[in-house]
Amino acid sequence: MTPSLEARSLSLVRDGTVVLNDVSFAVARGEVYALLGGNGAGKSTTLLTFLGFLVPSGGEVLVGGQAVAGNVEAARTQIAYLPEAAALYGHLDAYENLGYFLDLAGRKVGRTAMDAALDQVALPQEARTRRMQSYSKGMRQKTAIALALLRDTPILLLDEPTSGLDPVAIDEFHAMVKALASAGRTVLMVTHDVYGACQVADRVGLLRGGRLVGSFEAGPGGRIDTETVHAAFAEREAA
Ligand SMILES: Nc1ncnc2c1ncn2[C@@H]1O[C@H](COP(=O)(O)OP(=O)(O)OP(=O)(O)O)[C@@H](O)[C@H]1O
Repeated sequence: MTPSLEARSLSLVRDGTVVLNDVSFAVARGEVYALLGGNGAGKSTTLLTFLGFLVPSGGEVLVGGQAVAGNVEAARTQIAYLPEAAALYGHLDAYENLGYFLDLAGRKVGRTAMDAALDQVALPQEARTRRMQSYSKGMRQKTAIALALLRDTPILLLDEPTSGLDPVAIDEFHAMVKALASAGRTVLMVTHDVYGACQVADRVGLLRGGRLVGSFEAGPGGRIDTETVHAAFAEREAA
């Protein structure tokens, strides 16, 4: 079957520096793939390439089997992207933010659907009509996740989605990601959290210095072995 997302020998230069070097991986429909790596490994760059914001200097990226180059809009309509720092308006409340950004995406969504998404991310009811400048980082993140859900796209790209969330919210978030994948959505998340990646992903790719240096999947126990991945990740620090 055609992968939902695919990088083929992807290389990318930013400001004269090679930040991605011959990276290849594919994510099937309904799969959760975590791209794991340390600071500066090239994780966010990879996501931006799938969105067509950065153009490969070698190789290509494909969304739904179509090369992103030359067809950026077609790729973007299939993707909801959750950036690391959610860009929402502080002077608007959660409903107003959702309404505004969904409107921009050409979607009309009523209050009931918004409440269902905000319930799903467990944003407290009392907060929903408060201006977002009074929100904690975790509450802003939850609202941004609700927005990504309401976009109702087949593919989700998540950049460090659990940073700023407390441990209970992280567990809830991982459960939600798994449920979305079971329902057929494809999830590519980037993270430097070894434990979180192993908990939520079907497969983990290890990115180091712009190269994909390892790939891990669940063993007979049904889980990716955190110790193995951690050891591979830590090698980088020693290298
Ligand atoms: N706007 C930019 N212009 C030029 N180089 C950049 C830019 N943003 C990032 N880079 C460089 O590209 C490389 C990869 O950065 P990227 O943000 O993709 O890494 P990352 O794995 O997401 O890291 P982090 O975990 O710190 O967010 C780094 O060397 C970084 O310095």
